[in-house]
Amino acid sequence: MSGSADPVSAAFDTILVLDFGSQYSHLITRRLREFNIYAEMLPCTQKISELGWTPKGIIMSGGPYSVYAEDAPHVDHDVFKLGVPILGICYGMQELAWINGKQVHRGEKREYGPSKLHVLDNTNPLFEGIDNSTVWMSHGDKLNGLPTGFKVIAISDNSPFCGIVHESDPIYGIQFHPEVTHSTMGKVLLKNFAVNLCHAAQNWTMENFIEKEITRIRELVGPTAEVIGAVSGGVDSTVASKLMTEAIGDRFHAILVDNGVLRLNEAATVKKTLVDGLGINLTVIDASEEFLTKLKGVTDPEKKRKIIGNTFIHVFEREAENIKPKDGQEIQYLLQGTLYPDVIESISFKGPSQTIKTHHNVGGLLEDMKLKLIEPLRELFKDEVRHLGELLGISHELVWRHPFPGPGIAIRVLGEVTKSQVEIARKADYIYIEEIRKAGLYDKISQAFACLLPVKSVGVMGDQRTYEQVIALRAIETTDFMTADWYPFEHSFLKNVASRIVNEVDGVARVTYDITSKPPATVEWE
Ligand SMILES: Nc1ncnc2c1ncn2[C@@H]1O[C@H](COP(=O)(O)OP(=O)(O)OP(=O)(O)O)[C@@H](O)[C@H]1O
Ligand SMILES: O=c1[nH]c(=O)c2[nH+]cn([C@@H]3O[C@H](COP(=O)(O)O)[C@@H](O)[C@H]3O)c2[nH]1
Ligand SMILES: NC(=O)CC[C@H](N)C(=O)O
Ligand SMILES: [Mg+2]
Repeated sequence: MSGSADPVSAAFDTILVLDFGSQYSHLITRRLREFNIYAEMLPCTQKISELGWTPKGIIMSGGPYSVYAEDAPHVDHDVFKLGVPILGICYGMQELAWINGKQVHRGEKREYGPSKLHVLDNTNPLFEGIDNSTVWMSHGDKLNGLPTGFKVIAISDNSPFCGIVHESDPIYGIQFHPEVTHSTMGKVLLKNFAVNLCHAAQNWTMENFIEKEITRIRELVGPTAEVIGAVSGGVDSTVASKLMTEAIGDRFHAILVDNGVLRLNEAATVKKTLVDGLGINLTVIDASEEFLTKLKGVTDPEKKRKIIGNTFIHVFEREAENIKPKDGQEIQYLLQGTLYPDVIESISFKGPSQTIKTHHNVGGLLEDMKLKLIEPLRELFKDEVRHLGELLGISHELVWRHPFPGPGIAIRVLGEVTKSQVEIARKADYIYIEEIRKAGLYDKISQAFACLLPVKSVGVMGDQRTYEQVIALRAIETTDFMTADWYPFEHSFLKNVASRIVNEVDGVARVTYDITSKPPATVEWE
């Protein structure tokens, strides 16, 4: 939870998206925010009486279930008591039909793909400016009659009930998916719903968010309490720290743990940027020996991740005890850079997805430390965090930095992690990224890094036989890191990087380029 002061949904007009498990549900939220309308997603099972705030309107998403199936999810009927406009999309519309007469059945054929929308009532504010546009369908069930109290306002070649509205209440249903880009005017429809029908204010901007969030943090923390946070120098923790610093100054204590597997010069560079550049009260803890000692002899990737995660918690807790707040009290709050996609993953009606690898985070600290959490970025998508960072005066370079995993180079040195192995991987990575920047490609690539493989290969340098290790280069393009494709570098670029690495990094005899997509591979090698 982000604390007891007013949540964002109470401070901004909010459209509530109820998720019935569609793979597109979060896109509804995204699209509305692009129009500066704040939207938040909750599972379809959300009890309205437990909401704690009143939405300006409700959108019920699509979903993989059939409303008539025994185990199908259903909405809390209190949504109809709120008196706010409701829009059902695909499953959401079928749910409206099910509640109002149960006229939903399996269609003869599935309808998947583009269709042409024909609006019957052009005066209806939902369809302002979108008649005859292409809409995207994805359903197997259909309405076999009008729900009680509803009328048809739009049709498509295949759907006689493509759009419906209640005779007297602002309750709408559409069979197509306005949230996907294939529905060419879909964004406009969502905006029409939120603005024309719900009268939601279009004031969701990062400028407004900063102001409201700083006020919220100050109220939550009060005039004297102090806050700590683990900061990596990555985008999320830096933006969150800057926001905390704006709100409470030096009562916020940032801790960067040098775990011995950071990138070349990283601890020093981050310190300079955060302390000198951004005025953040940051302490760097050099725990590299402790981490490397614990990693000795360990080759299993999951064991490495667990050791690093646990050691991290240990070091962080120890340091937290060393901080003595000025008011003589204990530290009361812990800052975390949690983003909205993490929240969506955990609240999604389908539940969290299967663990492929244990991603390191500091969530494990909570119970032991009895600290309360502050998560100022909890409602934001990554691009919103980047925009926020720029408004807070964080440099373009830092804001657009490629993500770097918590276990760092330890999962990029395959096999045992030793100081000398980390050194080789570090130098190769540095050269690779330097060349990417020189070629003007850094912002075009989502993430790039070098891995050191635990195999030796024969080479010849200066007429001498060499027998040294292999570096694998990885560069990917992705929007969400869930799926990714490898970046198609020019041959001359790869040739130059390979030549520099073999010439400049002792211990490397060969360089390869990873041309595997995700899936079946993952981004990191371990
Ligand atoms: N070396 C470190 N020292 C202190 N905290 C760390 C360190 N590495 C990771 N963390 C903590 O773990 C969190 C999760 O890391 P994650 O990589 O997801 O986010 P980030 O580093 O802030 O941003 P980005 O996704 O851009 O790398 C960080 O926000 C930070 O709180
Ligand atoms: O903070 C992090 N802690 C981790 O333990 C971790 N493991 C992978 N990653 C990053 O997540 C994205 C997807 O990576 P994978 O395809 O390898 O799972 C990529 O961006 C990876 O760099 C991590 N980030
Ligand atoms: N995309 C959807 O919401 C599909 C709804 C329902 N499962 C159907 O097949 O019709
Ligand atoms: Mg990071």
